[in-house]
Amino acid sequence: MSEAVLSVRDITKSFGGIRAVRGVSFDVKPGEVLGLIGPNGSGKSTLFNCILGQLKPDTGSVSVSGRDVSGLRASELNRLGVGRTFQQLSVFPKMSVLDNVILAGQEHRGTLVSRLFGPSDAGLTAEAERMIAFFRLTPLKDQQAGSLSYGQQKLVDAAMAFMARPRLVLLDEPAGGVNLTMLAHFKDRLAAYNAEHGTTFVVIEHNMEFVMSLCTRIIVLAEGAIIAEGTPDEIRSNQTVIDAYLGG
Ligand SMILES: Nc1ncnc2c1ncn2[C@@H]1O[C@H](COP(=O)(O)OP(=O)(O)OP(=O)(O)O)[C@@H](O)[C@H]1O
Repeated sequence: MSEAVLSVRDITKSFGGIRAVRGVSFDVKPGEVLGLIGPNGSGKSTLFNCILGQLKPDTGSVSVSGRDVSGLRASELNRLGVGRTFQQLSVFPKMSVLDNVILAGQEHRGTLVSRLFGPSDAGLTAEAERMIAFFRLTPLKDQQAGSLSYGQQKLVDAAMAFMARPRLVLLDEPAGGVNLTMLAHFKDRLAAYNAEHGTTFVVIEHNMEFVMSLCTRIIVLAEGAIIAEGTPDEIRSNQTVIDAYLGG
């Protein structure tokens, strides 16, 4: 059996009297696309932030490929191959699409020496152009990122995250605010990236159609705890899940 890429053990997090996450444990296997869903306020973002070191959990631990990463900062996790996209985009609006993607590559991989003395793009232009082509953004590569539609900027944001060649990416509401045509394209590209590179994804998402068609396995949170886990088909017909959404 292959080792889990991500192993979450007994994570608990409270804010004052609010128990946002209550003893959550799960494993994610290499190459899996795991969806994390649940009604508003069920603890998804808090759990993500605990996994990514942005919040310190009250209890529990997180391992990446068998290494305990509890307490590591985002930059340290990045170096271990863990990436993230945010609900709020991280593109620089005044910079071109190409420069944004090159800069992301430098951030992730450029050493101080290569940044100081190397070529201005640290040799990343060709790779950035391939990544931009993968997301079908080549005609827009010289435009200011801020002039693109929100959906296109989300593609740039994903391209930037993938420049780190991560083994695990946590995607925070990739479908949020994206129109239907762009959404189908975005899903197609994420699935293709997963198939080509074997990169593992964990996706928080409110858009059920998106999550059900992209993910191979789904975990459902309600009131901070896992209430169901299974394939999209199993989750769709799970009465506990239906009740949690209707009651939420
Ligand atoms: N910084 C905070 N301070 C106080 N309470 C918080 C904080 N962050 C989250 N909470 C509370 O913790 C609970 C879980 O919130 P969280 O944002 O993790 O849920 P969520 O499932 O991501 O929700 P949504 O789908 O609406 O984004 C909620 O009751 C929320 O109000």
